[in-house]
Amino acid sequence: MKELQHLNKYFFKYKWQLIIGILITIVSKIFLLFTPELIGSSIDVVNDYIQGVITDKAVVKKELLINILYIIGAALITGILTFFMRQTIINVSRYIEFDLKNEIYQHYQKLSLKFYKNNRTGDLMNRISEDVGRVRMYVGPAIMYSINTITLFVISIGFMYKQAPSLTLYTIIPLPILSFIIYKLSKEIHRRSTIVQEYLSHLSSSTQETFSGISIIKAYGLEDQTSNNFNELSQTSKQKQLNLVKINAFFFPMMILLIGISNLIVIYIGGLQYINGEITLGVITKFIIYVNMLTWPVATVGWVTSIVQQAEASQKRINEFLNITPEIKNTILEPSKITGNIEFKNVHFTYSDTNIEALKGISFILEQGKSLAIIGKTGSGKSTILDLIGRLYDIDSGELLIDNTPIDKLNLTSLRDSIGYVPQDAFLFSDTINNNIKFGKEDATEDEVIQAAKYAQVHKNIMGFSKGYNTILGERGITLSGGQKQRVSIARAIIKDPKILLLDDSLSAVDTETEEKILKHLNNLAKDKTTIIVSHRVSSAKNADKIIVLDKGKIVQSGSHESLLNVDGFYKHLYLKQLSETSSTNN
Ligand SMILES: Nc1ncnc2c1ncn2[C@@H]1O[C@H](COP(=O)(O)OP(=O)(O)OP(=O)(O)O)[C@@H](O)[C@H]1O
Repeated sequence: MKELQHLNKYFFKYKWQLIIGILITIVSKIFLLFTPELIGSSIDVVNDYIQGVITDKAVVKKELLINILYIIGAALITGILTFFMRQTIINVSRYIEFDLKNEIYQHYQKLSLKFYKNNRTGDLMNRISEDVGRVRMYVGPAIMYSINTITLFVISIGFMYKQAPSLTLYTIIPLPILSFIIYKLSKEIHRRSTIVQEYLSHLSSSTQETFSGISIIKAYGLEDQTSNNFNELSQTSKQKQLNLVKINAFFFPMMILLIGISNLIVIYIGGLQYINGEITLGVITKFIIYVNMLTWPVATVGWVTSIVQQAEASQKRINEFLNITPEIKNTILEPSKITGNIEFKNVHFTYSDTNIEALKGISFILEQGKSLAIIGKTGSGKSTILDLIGRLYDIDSGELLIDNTPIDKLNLTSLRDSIGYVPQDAFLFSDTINNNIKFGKEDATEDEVIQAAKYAQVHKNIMGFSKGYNTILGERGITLSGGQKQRVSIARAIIKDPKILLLDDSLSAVDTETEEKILKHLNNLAKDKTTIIVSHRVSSAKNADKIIVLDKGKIVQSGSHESLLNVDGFYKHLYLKQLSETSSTNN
């Protein structure tokens, strides 16, 4: 139960609804127990008339009528109270489920990229949906049924014991056995259903992967192989499902068997006691109703135990993630004003999961409003520099200063608000183009969206779609070309009007002519912005105020386009190579 203590704060938050729910449950069970008493006394009245103890038929009729009215009244009140019992306790379980999901979601958002690299998306989804669902069963049904059982058990055993002590003891003998068997069955059901869940989750993540990569599968003609894999996995999954169904099938027969045994005991022992004149016929009737009434609550003891165990295991998995402290912490609460001076002083950075030292002593100064181009071979550390500026990772050593302040001494939200970042793989949401651009500035007007799209040279393409800016992208909509995606992504960054603009190889999929136009607009727009352009192309870099060339995490060249062309090095070779490629394509 240690893990489930995490939920105590929520129980406290909803204490009043819970207390009212518990009281309603107790009262509703008291009313429920009127019925066997009234039926028992009705039988006794009829028996007394048969035995000649009562001679007036009218008295019997009146007694029966009153009892029937009471039974109807008690049933109505029980029904109404049961409704309110569910409306309070089950509602609280839904509120807590909602709060817990939000807590996990908020926490996920604070966690670093490393966390997302180390954990599969399917696992994150499972913990926020399946596991929270199991925890809810503890918060709602488990608590409700426990109160139900305790109240019913205490009151009815009290009633029964008062009327026939020895018969009560005989009658309840099978109940703990029933409870124990149900517990064992529930545990086994849980074990098997966990296996089934694992297979289902395998099946869905592998299917999702297959369909996400369907173009590769088709291109390599791997359809048969993937269907075989799917078939194998779903066969095993089916077998596990059948195992679960088998054990489930034991549940009700087991209950019926044990209720039957209790009923037989009541009839046999009760019958003997009746013959001996120890009890009345009405008592036997009441006992049979009590036994049937108690069976389900007693069975739920086993069921609830297993639910609590499952909830404990699920909450443990949830706590594992909730206890991870975000690596990137925002220690400065008041907003920071950011103008955009960037300085790297001998910065070193190693990715802890791969141990790759991506940056080895990087130093440069980029004044506010200036532009920097970073050129270098693949894997040389270009994107890492941008990630460090956005504080997606913290540096290992050296200093990273923004406006002469160490980056971790700035308010994280202010920092990220002041950055417009266009990633290498432009990611667009399954939403309209308009909303995808507005993602950079939620309250942007239609004109601002169009202007940003014009600057990013994508307006004409968008107007070519029949629904224009309302065209839906992604799975439900159209797929944009690589270059179009990059340009929508650039428009998203432009609309934000950031102090710092980071473009990570974001023009790689557009032709050089469009690239030229975009860069011209960016140049005009970026007058007061600090801009960093990462690129493999000299054409993207040549107009920058400063260019640095990276190789294996180190700056190997730096200067302006002209100065770098005067030196025999990577930049000049790349320039000449790309120049000859352009002239050969033009010829
Ligand atoms: N998230 C990550 N976790 C672990 N290692 C990483 C991660 N991202 C990059 N690396 C490694 O760090 C090194 C630098 O990568 P980086 O992405 O900065 O290079 P790049 O110059 O931007 O490459 P490209 O031009 O191919 O985008 C590479 O060796 C890469 O494998």
